Amino acid sequence: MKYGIIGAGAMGIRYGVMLQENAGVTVDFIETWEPNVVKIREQGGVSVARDHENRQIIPINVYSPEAYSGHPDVWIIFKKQMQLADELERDNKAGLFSDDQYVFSAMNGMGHFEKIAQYFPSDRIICGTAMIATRMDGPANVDFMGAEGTENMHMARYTNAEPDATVQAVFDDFTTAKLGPEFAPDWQGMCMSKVVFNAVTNTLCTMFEMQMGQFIEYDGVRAMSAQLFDEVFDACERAGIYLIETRQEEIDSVITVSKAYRYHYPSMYQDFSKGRPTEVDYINGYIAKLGREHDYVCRTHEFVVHEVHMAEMMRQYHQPQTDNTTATINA
Ligand SMILES: NC(=O)C1=CN([C@@H]2O[C@H](COP(=O)(O)OP(=O)(O)OC[C@H]3O[C@@H](n4cnc5c(N)ncnc54)[C@H](OP(=O)(O)O)[C@@H]3O)[C@@H](O)[C@H]2O)C=CC1
Ligand SMILES: CC(C)(CO)C(=O)C(=O)O
Repeated sequence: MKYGIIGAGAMGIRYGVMLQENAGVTVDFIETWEPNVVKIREQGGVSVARDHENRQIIPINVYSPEAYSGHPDVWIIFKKQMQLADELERDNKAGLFSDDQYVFSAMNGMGHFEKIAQYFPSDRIICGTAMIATRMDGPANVDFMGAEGTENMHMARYTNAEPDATVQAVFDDFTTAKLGPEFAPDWQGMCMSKVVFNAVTNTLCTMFEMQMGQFIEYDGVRAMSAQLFDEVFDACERAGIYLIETRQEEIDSVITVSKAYRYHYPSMYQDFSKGRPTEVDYINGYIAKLGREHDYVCRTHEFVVHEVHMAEMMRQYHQPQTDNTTATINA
């Protein structure tokens, strides 16, 4: 199988490099972030470390949408939610998509599969979630968080049908690539199980500018997580969505995953710290909307969305730190 990765950011590189290096399959990358493409060409590939160690350059093939003439069997999409609509439109205009191709994505949040379904038939869409942490510290510079073998991800078809031959082949390639795939029976329950996790870790770590290991040092983490999870489970029950994990399993996973990825700044913080918009509207914002649509107000999630947007707004008043004192604030 041949793969085309759309978005050579943290997770695009993670999937592409592990497929290329561990499964030995052909991988091409489509990237629109110019400094990233320039750096990949300049240094002869992407610079990859694991938990800050063994940094090395891995050669990869990277193209702009308009320069690409290949034909992968499967597209893998890893953009941020707010970039996706424009990216798909541009790729489609460049003639990248055709009816025989499958598409996989394990982006965080909700709303992306509806957008992808505008370009691909439903039975060729593979939904995914990835409990896999990757930092992008600069153009063409990534750090795979967690020891080798801790990678875990889920996949389900957008139709919830059993895997066909291609879906099974993708699963097999992901297994050989050491991405740790498991099948789930229902894509919505699978995705919401990840959305609730991100609605706790990504949002709280972002507002308090913490790594996941620092987050779980706080005694109140279980209580805060339980409050946020309870609202989601109650809203999902009213919406007829059944998560693949229980409330207790979700709380426990906040601790175990944060321990495994202790140096990780969740992807939301990576955007926040670079002055880019965050995905909060597609994570806690999606939960809040789901609750409203089913006569159940998720009060804490409604509040948390405002808090993250307020923190985003405040970035304009904060100067980057230049010495050991706290950040200065504009008058
Ligand atoms: N990182 C992680 O550990 C995980 C992330 N995810 C999810 O996967 C999806 C993709 O996330 P991730 O791979 O982290 O995304 P990245 O932000 O690393 O990369 C996505 C795209 O953002 C652009 N970009 C990245 N950094 C910059 C920058 N500094 N300046 C300008 N543009 C930049 C590039 O596209 P462009 O040129 O079009 O802007 C790039 O292709 C998201 O939905 C995320 O929530 C899921 C699990 C874990
Ligand atoms: C790695 C993980 C699970 C951390 O919350 C993630 O999804 C992210 O960083 O966005």
